[in-house]
Amino acid sequence: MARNLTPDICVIGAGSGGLTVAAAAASFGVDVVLVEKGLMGGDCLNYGCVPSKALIAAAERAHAARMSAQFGVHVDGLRVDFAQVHDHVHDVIAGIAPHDSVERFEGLGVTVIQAEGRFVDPSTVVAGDATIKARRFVIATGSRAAVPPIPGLDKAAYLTNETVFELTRLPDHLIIIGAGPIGLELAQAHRRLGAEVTVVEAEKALGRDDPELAAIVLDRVRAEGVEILEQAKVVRVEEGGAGPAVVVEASGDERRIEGSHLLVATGRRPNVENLGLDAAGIAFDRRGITVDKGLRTSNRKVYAIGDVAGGLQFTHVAGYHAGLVVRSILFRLPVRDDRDMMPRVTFTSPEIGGVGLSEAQARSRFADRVRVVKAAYCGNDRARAERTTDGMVKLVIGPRGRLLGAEIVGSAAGEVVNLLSLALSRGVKVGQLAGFVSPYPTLSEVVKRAAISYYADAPKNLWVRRIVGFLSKFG
Ligand SMILES: Cc1cc2nc3c(=O)[nH]c(=O)nc-3n(C[C@H](O)[C@H](O)[C@H](O)COP(=O)(O)OP(=O)(O)OC[C@H]3O[C@@H](n4cnc5c(N)ncnc54)[C@H](O)[C@@H]3O)c2cc1C
Ligand SMILES: NC(=O)c1ccc[n+]([C@@H]2O[C@H](COP(=O)([O-])OP(=O)(O)OC[C@H]3O[C@@H](n4cnc5c(N)ncnc54)[C@H](O)[C@@H]3O)[C@@H](O)[C@H]2O)c1
Repeated sequence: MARNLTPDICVIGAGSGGLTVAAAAASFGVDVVLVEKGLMGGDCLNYGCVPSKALIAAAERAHAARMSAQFGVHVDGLRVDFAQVHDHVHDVIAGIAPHDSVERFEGLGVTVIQAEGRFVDPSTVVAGDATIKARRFVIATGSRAAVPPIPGLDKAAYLTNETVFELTRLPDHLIIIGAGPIGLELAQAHRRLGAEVTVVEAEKALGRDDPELAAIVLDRVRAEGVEILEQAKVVRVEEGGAGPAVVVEASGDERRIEGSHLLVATGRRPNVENLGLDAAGIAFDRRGITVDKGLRTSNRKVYAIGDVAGGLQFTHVAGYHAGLVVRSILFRLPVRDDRDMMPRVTFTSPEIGGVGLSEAQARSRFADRVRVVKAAYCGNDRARAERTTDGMVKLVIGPRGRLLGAEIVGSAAGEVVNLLSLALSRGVKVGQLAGFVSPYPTLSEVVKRAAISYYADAPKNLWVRRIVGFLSKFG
């Protein structure tokens, strides 16, 4: 039976962003309709963060077992049962799924419609048998794997993030196109679980990260046996003996690589199709829906958040956006999407991440008023005890000692970024990072060590020496 709904808020997409808007608004007693055409939880739960981190966790166990002899602990007869690894990954998803489920959201008072949503005019969305006229709309439709127009790829049986976690047999030889976060996280995980892995990257692997820090990850991943080809063009994809083969051109040479499986990890495309954006007067381009600083689209009734909004593509960004639009819609507060404050982590081993301005960005804004201080993991006692000494933190310090950004690579870098993210968001100065008490021995001490090095020249400073000398006269 056709339904006419008139909620305060209609959210399209029940992924990280949409679910957060719906739950937060419903908790204030606001009437919310949530429209989802696929699985509740979106990419992060079903095809992204959760399965990838669960796979990485399994791979880490295998790696730790192989490396344990250096601690005097011998693990003989290591065996990976990939079908069980698959089950572990899906068990983790299943454990989280109730939190994102239709039942939970209906329990919160949200009307959930399981159908594709589409605008038919600037203030009406149609989804299944429902016609929804809401006071405000939030588009949170996410993104999907971008598949490049490589000759032969359309005829090959390739995997994307939506299908790779379905494998129940370990690939003999996994070829991955693209060495961004998805490509490298999955390359290392599959290698550690026993697959041969080749990554083909058109430009620079981990090209968005600080090159000095990215090199530490790439050296490790290569040392573990992943072949990474950079500045390499995939000319075509063909049938191979046991699966797809890619023909690659690098440094003027052509090479044919035969694999058992092929994974495409060449970036994301925003889900803007079939949404009726033109009918709603909502501007968009190939990067996503055009939004202002307050995440409003060209139709003032409609907001866009998360991956579809054309900016950083992380679950925490979608959640942050959700918080902003809830404040804007419910409390009419002015909000501003501050992209400079967003942390990022890639969960390779070692992990690599950062927050705020990179050294290059800071120098372009503040020229020579920027100082960069570093500390290496090899100077950290905990890293030595754990034998995880590959790593480094870089603090980017601006005028008057203000922290502008930080980059980190190393064991548990993703955890250490929390401290740096809090420091940056609270306007902490380098003196405060040097002065807080950090429990010993922890990896986070590396941040304090870098901050202290900002003052490395203080003991040589003539005035400091004179003051110390003067004070010593008082007994
Ligand atoms: C392999 C992989 C690993 C990742 N790892 C991390 C990580 O470790 N950390 C991190 O922060 N981020 C990670 N990400 C990124 C993260 O998954 C995304 O940034 C996040 O899911 C974006 O949330 P979203 O709400 O914008 O979109 P999504 O979570 O994709 O949700 C969008 C939802 O909208 C639905 N939808 C689309 N169109 C319509 C329509 N017309 N009508 C109704 N419903 C519709 C979709 O079915 C989907 O459920 C990873 C991504 C991938 C692919
Ligand atoms: N840990 C995390 O937070 C995490 C993990 C995975 C993904 N993500 C999110 O998902 C987004 C997408 O990840 P991604 O790795 O797919 O995208 P990406 O855009 O970061 O990297 C894609 C890589 O593929 C390369 N490439 C593009 N076309 C190519 C071609 N034809 N041949 C060879 N190489 C090609 C690009 O040069 C680039 O290096 C990330 O930007 C990130 O926001 C986050």
